[in-house]
Amino acid sequence: MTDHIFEHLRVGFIGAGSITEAMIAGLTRGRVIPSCNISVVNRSNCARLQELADRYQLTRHSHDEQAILESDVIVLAIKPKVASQVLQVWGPKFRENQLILSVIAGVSTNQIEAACPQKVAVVRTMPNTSAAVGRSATAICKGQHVKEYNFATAKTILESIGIVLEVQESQMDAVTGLAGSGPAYFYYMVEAMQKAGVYVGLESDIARQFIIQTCIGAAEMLIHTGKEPSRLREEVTSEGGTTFAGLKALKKFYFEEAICEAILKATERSQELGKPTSHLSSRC
Ligand SMILES: NC(=O)C1=CN([C@@H]2O[C@H](COP(=O)(O)OP(=O)(O)OC[C@H]3O[C@@H](n4cnc5c(N)ncnc54)[C@H](O)[C@@H]3O)[C@@H](O)[C@H]2O)C=CC1
Ligand SMILES: O=C(O)[C@@H]1CCC=N1
Repeated sequence: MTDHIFEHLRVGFIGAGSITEAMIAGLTRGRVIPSCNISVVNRSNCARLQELADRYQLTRHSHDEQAILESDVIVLAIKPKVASQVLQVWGPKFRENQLILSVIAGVSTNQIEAACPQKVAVVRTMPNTSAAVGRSATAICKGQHVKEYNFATAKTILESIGIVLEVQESQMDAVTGLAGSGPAYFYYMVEAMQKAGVYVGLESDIARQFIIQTCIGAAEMLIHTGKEPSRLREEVTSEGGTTFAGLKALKKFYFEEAICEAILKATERSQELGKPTSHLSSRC
């Protein structure tokens, strides 16, 4: 068995939700960080911490604040609405030699730095839940105190759960709307296709298998042929044929506009979440 990429690096997660689990699954599966060097805390749910500890063989004292503070990398994985409150508590305890990796939607590196009296290295990132299977599309950008080696560490950690692209911090909300939320759009599409498959006469599980393989095939075609999606679409579409009829229906129901609006609204919501006043909003 090969060694881990980071045999001694300790990683602490603040927040024990969906994205934390996806990242831990990816990190442990990819043999990046030994399970025994990962710790997690959340607000109050001990059962959830135990569940993660059991599932990923985490042996550090998960409920222990000290385990987080001793970590080399601290991942901020809480909801934007509690970010300022959590940072008020933890920010003063972070040390200059720690790397703070934030996955919080909308919250800027400046906002995080402002809550930390020490000049901590803050890397802001936006992964997605496909991290669990090593397929995240992750954006990354750096705060003002990030040194080259901090950034390299952050990138190596994140590359183990998918691809990593550096963007301007001003583009982070756009990536959040597009790729952070992106898996949900595809799942929604699959849900709709599965219902439609049943409607046209297939068993649900058979429809599901066809849909999943169709998704994988289409993604692989995009990767391996290098062709534009429009060209690949045209290759499926015979004039007057079945695809032509299907696409005509999608156009009639404003498919392109719906997708565009979804990404725009998600991007705007990410921008909103970064504003302190939004945390009073009941929609958070
Ligand atoms: N779920 C996703 O697909 C993605 C989420 N994100 C971001 O990651 C962050 C977390 O999202 P999820 O994991 O989906 O949320 P979640 O709701 O599943 O988990 C949030 C966790 O934070 C914990 N928490 C709340 N207050 C706390 C406190 N005071 N101290 C410690 N822990 C506390 C909760 O107990 C819970 O375990 C959000 O900012 C979100 O924008 C980023 C990329 C993708
Ligand atoms: O829905 C959310 O707010 C988070 C950010 C990206 C994906 N999920």
